[in-house]
Amino acid sequence: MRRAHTVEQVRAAEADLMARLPEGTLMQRAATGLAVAISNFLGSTYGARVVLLIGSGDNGGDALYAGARLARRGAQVTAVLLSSKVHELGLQALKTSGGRVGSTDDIPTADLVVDGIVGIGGRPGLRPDALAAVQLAEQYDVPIVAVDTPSGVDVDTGETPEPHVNAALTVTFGTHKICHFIDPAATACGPVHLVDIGLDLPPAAVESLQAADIRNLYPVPHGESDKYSRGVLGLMVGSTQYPGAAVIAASGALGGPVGMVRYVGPDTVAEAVRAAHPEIVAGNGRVQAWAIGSGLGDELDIPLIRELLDAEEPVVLDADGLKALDDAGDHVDVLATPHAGELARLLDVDRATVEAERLKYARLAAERFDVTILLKGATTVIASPDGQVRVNLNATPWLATAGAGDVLAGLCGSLLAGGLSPLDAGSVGAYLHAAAANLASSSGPITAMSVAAALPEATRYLLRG
Ligand SMILES: NC(=O)C1=CN([C@@H]2O[C@H](COP(=O)(O)OP(=O)(O)OC[C@H]3O[C@@H](n4cnc5c(N)ncnc54)[C@H](O)[C@@H]3O)[C@@H](O)[C@H]2O)[C@@H](O)CC1
Ligand SMILES: Nc1ncnc2c1ncn2[C@@H]1O[C@H](COP(=O)(O)OP(=O)(O)O)[C@@H](O)[C@H]1O
Ligand SMILES: [K+]
Repeated sequence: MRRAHTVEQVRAAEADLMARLPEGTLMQRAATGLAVAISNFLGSTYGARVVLLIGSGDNGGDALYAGARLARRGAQVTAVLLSSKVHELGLQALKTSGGRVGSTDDIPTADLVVDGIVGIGGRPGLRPDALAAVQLAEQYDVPIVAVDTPSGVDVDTGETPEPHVNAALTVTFGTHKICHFIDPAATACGPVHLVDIGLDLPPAAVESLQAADIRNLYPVPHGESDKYSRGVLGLMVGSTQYPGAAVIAASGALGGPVGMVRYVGPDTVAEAVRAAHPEIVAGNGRVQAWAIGSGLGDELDIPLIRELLDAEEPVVLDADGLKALDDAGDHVDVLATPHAGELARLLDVDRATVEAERLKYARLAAERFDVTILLKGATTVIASPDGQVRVNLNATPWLATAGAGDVLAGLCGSLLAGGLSPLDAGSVGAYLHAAAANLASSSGPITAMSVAAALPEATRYLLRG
């Protein structure tokens, strides 16, 4: 599992550890890891032209000490000092190692710029001279490696209200920060490399489950299992207006762990579902969970959906079905799967506002509607009403294709029917949905049906370990 902590949590853990270690040890650990990551990024360090952008704090200190190490390995390292006050010992180390102080004129010909402007002490935005330096690097296509966090982003929320660095790589220390996981800041980080500096940390603010975690959660059948004990999923999706949604959601459900799927809806749609998937039973009956809402269009029976939301069986609520959500009642067994536009409508704000503050609005909706919210997008945020937050980061942009959300709703329903909690069903569903998309795509176009078709293989890969 990858974990992200708040700035306050990181500062407390650092203070604890620093009290037990000789002064400067943590910064040396950070700088060593940073220098190694930069060397790997460069491929060849000897002769490489590296420009360090240095702000007033310890983030600049990390960059200066790492620059000193690179200079000792033959890099031509230049520091651009963006503040009258910089980490003095770090600057001395750089100079002693053969680095020098330069100016932004060095940026256009650099192989790499290191962003040591601000880290966890930074407020959003860049001051004019820092912004000009960053823009120069962008103009000349010089890649930027961010130290700890891309300067200018909001570290604890992942919001980017002001100009910020867009990094080709971020090297962070001790633990991930929230901005590494939550968009739009997560995208500004590029790949994130974590350097262990030995911090002892409390429970995380945000988690990102990895293959081993997903494998442990997946409901695998055993010798005693039968189709009912594996779980039966009821699908109330698709309509005469959108019959395809039912076929696609059914494919997603059958690609999950469920023992049986029942389809409940118009006869003509049921025919289409059974033609595509003869193993599906049409009509009402006992189920362990419901997936409701994808492609219901205008054929939406809100009172019926509310009855199902109030019943005992857990529910995945998607697309048009989300209109049935209200903020009265106990819905802790509900996993709601909006994209940003749908969440915006639920909360009566603009879509752009939700996109800009994804963590805030996912948490707010989970609390207000007492449901687990799975907010779809390039990165997916899953927030439960008790305050837990997970993110899924492994999706490919090729997944932004019509019907992909229907596959996810069916799959998550299947996982709920298999006995997972809404938080786990959302986490496992988002992970496997993205894994299947990666498998189906291998960097080319995909359809929703091809994603669903790749689910069994993605699951096999996962379970084999
Ligand atoms: N605390 C520790 O023990 C460790 C800290 N480390 C590094 O230290 C960093 C934190 O250092 P600091 O607490 O000195 O803080 P920063 O270096 O992140 O920021 C320093 C100062 O920059 C100024 N500032 C804030 N927002 C700004 C903006 N938008 N533009 C320009 N200046 C701005 C503020 O005066 C702030 O105090 C971490 O991100 C990490 O890189 C690492 O060396 C590991 C150990
Ligand atoms: N840029 C992107 N990169 C990766 N995944 C994406 C991106 N945009 C959307 N997705 C994923 O694609 C799916 C789209 O679902 P949704 O918006 O409901 O579409 P539809 O209603 O057409 O099925 C979601 O799982 C979402 O997380
Ligand atoms: K930085």
